[in-house]
Amino acid sequence: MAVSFWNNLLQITKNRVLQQRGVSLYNYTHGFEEHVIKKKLEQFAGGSINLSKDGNGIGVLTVNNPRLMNAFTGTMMLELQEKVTELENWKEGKGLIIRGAENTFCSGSDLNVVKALSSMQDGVNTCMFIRNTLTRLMRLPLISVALVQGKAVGGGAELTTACDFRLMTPGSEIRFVHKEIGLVPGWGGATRLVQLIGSGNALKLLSGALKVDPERAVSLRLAEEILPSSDETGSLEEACTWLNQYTKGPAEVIQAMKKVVIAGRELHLEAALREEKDIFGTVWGGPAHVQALAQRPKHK
Ligand SMILES: CCCC(=O)SCCNC(=O)CCNC(=O)[C@H](O)C(C)(C)COP(=O)(O)OP(=O)(O)OC[C@H]1O[C@@H](n2cnc3c(N)ncnc32)[C@H](O)[C@@H]1OP(=O)(O)O
Repeated sequence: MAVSFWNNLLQITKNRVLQQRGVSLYNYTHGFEEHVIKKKLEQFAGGSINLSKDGNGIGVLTVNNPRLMNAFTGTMMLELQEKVTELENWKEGKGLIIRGAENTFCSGSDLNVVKALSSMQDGVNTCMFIRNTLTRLMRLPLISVALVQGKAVGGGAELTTACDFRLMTPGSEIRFVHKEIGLVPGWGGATRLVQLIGSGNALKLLSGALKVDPERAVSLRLAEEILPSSDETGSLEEACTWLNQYTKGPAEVIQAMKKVVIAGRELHLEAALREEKDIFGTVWGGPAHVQALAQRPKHK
């Protein structure tokens, strides 16, 4: 009895560590055959996910389908997975801003895709696919910010919660509209929302399908700040400036910092402490550490 308890605990911890290292949350043992749902998603084309990376290690990921308020078509869901893989391998990366094209964030799934994939199996598999991708996005070793301009609705609201921080422009809103269409969040957004603002507040936002304006988002600690600008260029510049406060320094140190925070957030204490030790070992004696020691820094 006791042995099987410890074996189970060990297995759970191992699974968590594997998940944290980029292995998918779902696989065929959960009835999830990724290639099958990918083939179906390929049939719903339109829009794109664009990624630009600057020389300072900041990436900007743009959800681009303005005709449908940046709703995700099937091919956009596939492209998001590709971009997340690219970001996982970006050695120089430090920060990421996610935004929508033409000054509005994202209206979730393209409702045409939702209708076409209406069987329970297809609906659940699509959600597993995008939830895997958003879990990997959340675990990127980059400090991520959702720049919420205009509307973040349904899956778009869920996408904001996969980032470390949310910055909102004046007049923008986050709204989990799922109840209005007879659903609950399926992209992992409910789980992340509970972690962000607590179960009581999450239940109110979800069951009331409430519009969350920037002031309310800040008071709920769902958003960090309300940016001064509501125009596309100004707000992007302001989001970059905000992010730059946290991304100064070498990429390997920023990435390690994000990794220790992910471990603290996701693992049980013992496993998190072990993970922190391993990550510490990757920066101890590294170039940034050696150089800093040589300069005998004082932190006044
Ligand atoms: C598990 C989660 C899965 C999901 O995400 S389910 C999808 C949840 N999202 C929705 O239900 C959003 C539905 N759309 C809306 O409520 C409104 O369009 C929205 C986003 C508040 C914007 O309102 P407005 O600013 O007044 O703009 P609008 O309604 O005139 O929209 C412009 C055109 O975009 C279209 N659109 C917006 N969101 C869409 C979507 N998700 N799928 C498909 N088409 C969508 C909208 O129908 C309209 O097109 P059209 O001009 O009528 O041809």
